Amino acid sequence: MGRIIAIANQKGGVGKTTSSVNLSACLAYLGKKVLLIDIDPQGNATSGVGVNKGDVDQCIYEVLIDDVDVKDTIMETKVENLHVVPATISLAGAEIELVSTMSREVRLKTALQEVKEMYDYIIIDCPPSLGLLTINSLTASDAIVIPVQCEYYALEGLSQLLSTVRLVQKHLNHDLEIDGVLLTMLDARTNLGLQVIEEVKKYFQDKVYRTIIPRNIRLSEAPSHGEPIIIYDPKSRGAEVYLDLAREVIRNG
Ligand SMILES: Nc1ncnc2c1ncn2[C@@H]1O[C@H](COP(=O)(O)OP(=O)(O)OP(=O)(O)O)[C@@H](O)[C@H]1O
Ligand SMILES: [Mg+2]
Repeated sequence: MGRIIAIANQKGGVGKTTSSVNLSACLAYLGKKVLLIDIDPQGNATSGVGVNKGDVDQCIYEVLIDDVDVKDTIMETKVENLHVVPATISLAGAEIELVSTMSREVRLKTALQEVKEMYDYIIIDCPPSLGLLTINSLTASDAIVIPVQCEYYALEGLSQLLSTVRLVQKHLNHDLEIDGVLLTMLDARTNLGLQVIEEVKKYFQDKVYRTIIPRNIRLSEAPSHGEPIIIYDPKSRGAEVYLDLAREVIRNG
């Protein structure tokens, strides 16, 4: 049975997509069968694994709104063992259209029942909001990974995210666990980054991944080539740390 993991934080630019793409690719590199689901209208995870949005016929929008079978939207990527359900800008309308839809919070969960057996991991790249797309993702997931940028204001908004997680656990998905907080974009030369690590560890304790993602220029270059880091520059520090994270995620179950 595949483990479904949502990568979520309503704060923008904290490393959700970078982590979704590279964790997925590294899990696949380690021999796991992985499905990456892009549920952000920006479609950055889609292009990040080399899918040209112009080639997308049906995306996650049709799955959520038109009841299209998710199997009919799955595309191959440059990485062996890694498939993607893409997102295009059409998804921007879904947040509003879902409001008046029957079972609006459980549409993704229902859709994924069909493919859960086919993969070891299903990773969902969430948009920077706590709207129905993120609620659908949390409702469908076994676990949430929360990327937190090692910067000032890092913890801002986390209490709102955690209360959303608690509401989903109470009303929609009793099984949802916080798998971990992932510290991202650390600049180890600054005291600030180290202070944020301390603070996050004090608050989340053993829920913080041991792997900390440093700032790495190769990680920021890779998306413009449509390649996960493990293909773009497998010897880079970025590739090393996301492989470490993938191993940690596998160990966590
Ligand atoms: N470890 C890193 N080192 C250097 N650059 C990074 C790193 N992680 C992410 N970035 C860059 O930071 C920017 C934001 O990252 P990313 O797109 O992953 O965040 P996000 O949380 O998905 O953003 P959004 O909320 O808009 O979806 C991107 O330009 C990305 O390339
Ligand atoms: Mg993103």
